[in-house]
Amino acid sequence: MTIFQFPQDFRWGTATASYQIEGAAQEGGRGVSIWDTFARTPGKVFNGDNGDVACDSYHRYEEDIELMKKLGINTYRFSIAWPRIIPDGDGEINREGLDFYHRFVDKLLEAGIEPFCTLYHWDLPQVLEDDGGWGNRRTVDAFVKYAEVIFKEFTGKIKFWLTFNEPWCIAFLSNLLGVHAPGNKDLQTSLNVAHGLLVAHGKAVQSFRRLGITGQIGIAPNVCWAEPYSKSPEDQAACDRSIALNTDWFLDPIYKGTYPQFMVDWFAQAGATVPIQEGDMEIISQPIDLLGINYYTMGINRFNPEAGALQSEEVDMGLTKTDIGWPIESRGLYEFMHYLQKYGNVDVYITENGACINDDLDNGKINDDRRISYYEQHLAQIHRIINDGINLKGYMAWSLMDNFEWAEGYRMRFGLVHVDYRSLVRTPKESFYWYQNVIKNNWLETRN
Ligand SMILES: N=NNCCOCCOc1ccc(-c2cn(C[C@@H]3NC[C@@H](O)[C@H]3O)nn2)cc1
Repeated sequence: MTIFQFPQDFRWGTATASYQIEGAAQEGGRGVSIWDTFARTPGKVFNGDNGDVACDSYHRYEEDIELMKKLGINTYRFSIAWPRIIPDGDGEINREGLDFYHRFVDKLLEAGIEPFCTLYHWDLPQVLEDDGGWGNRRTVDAFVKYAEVIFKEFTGKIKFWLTFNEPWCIAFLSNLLGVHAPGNKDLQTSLNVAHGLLVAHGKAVQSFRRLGITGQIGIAPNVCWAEPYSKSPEDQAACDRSIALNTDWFLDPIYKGTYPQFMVDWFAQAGATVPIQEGDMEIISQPIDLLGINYYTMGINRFNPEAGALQSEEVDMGLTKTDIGWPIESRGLYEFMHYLQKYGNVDVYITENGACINDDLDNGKINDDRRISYYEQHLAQIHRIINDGINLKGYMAWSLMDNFEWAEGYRMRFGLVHVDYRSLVRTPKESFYWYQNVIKNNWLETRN
């Protein structure tokens, strides 16, 4: 057994996202998002699940905050649904939507919980997607308008801001692989989307500074750490491409003002280019205050000319996997955090980390021991990272509760709290109580 003591000011939290938990999809003046459309497209989401009800947190947020208080977290990451604020994307502001989030944020603050707000967690107003989505500068301008409304409304209440969640998912999972909304499968479209969201990010940061909003702002890339299957240059290059598309493709423009040239050249071979306009890179590279990092797993990659746009495939090395099929390998987080140091010792929060373990109720309890073991391993790496002097300031478990896991629907469960989707009854799992103890002690005690 080892005791890992965390810094006194370390932030402990959980994370969720609007479309995944709120429900009330046709209430409160909310407009249609691309996920409402995608979920209703046959074959896109397991079992035809959608976010119409989800966890009904739109109506049950006070109950959720009581669970957060019981858990003992001091930070809660959530996202605001753009379609609740400006239902048609860039038209009229919906006061009812703003009032909902004011009630929610006020309750969080009353509970002594710091709101950590994501402006965009994938629920783009459908009207904007119909007009070209992130590849159209109209959407970029609409995002800035939406962000400025939120900044002005919540300045002083919300002090931690993220512009975008997982830009790789927004651009490539959703527009090259077609797995998430809107489901495009086109490399040029995905590069247009990636560039559009980066320009939107930079413009929103400029607005944040110009409006004098108190607090810190950043972005939350998801990590795809990978190691080469062999020492061959081809496997190493395939590995580098995989890592770069999740990280460097977004963080080089933000921190260096340029795209990684080796990747620009790689895509040029496929006839795809980045639609950079005059001034874009200066806008994108506005200084930011923090990074959110979402980590779940890592891969062992090798070159395969048949393996998609990157010609890089993940090899199944027989590791223990979670129930969504992701290998459990916490050392990738340690390796990635050191990789990240090339951008400087920036303030970092782990804004998502968790395990899909589909244990169900057993005599009123959920003995999700595999989830506890996952968290134990990853928190031990977090301690290692902090011990190396890296500015890792906080940790948010994904997720507070089971919720709509995108194309997997409700079958995949990441929550510390079980949700019965018929009754909407919330039941803390054994991992909830384990995490509660870690937070209370501010230390991790490994069990073996
Ligand atoms: N058809 N071709 N398929 C090729 C390969 O696709 C396979 C599917 O790939 C992926 C890759 C990554 C993810 C993913 C999900 N989360 C969890 C969420 N993070 C934000 C929050 O909302 C959580 O719910 N993080 N990453 C899903 C699917």
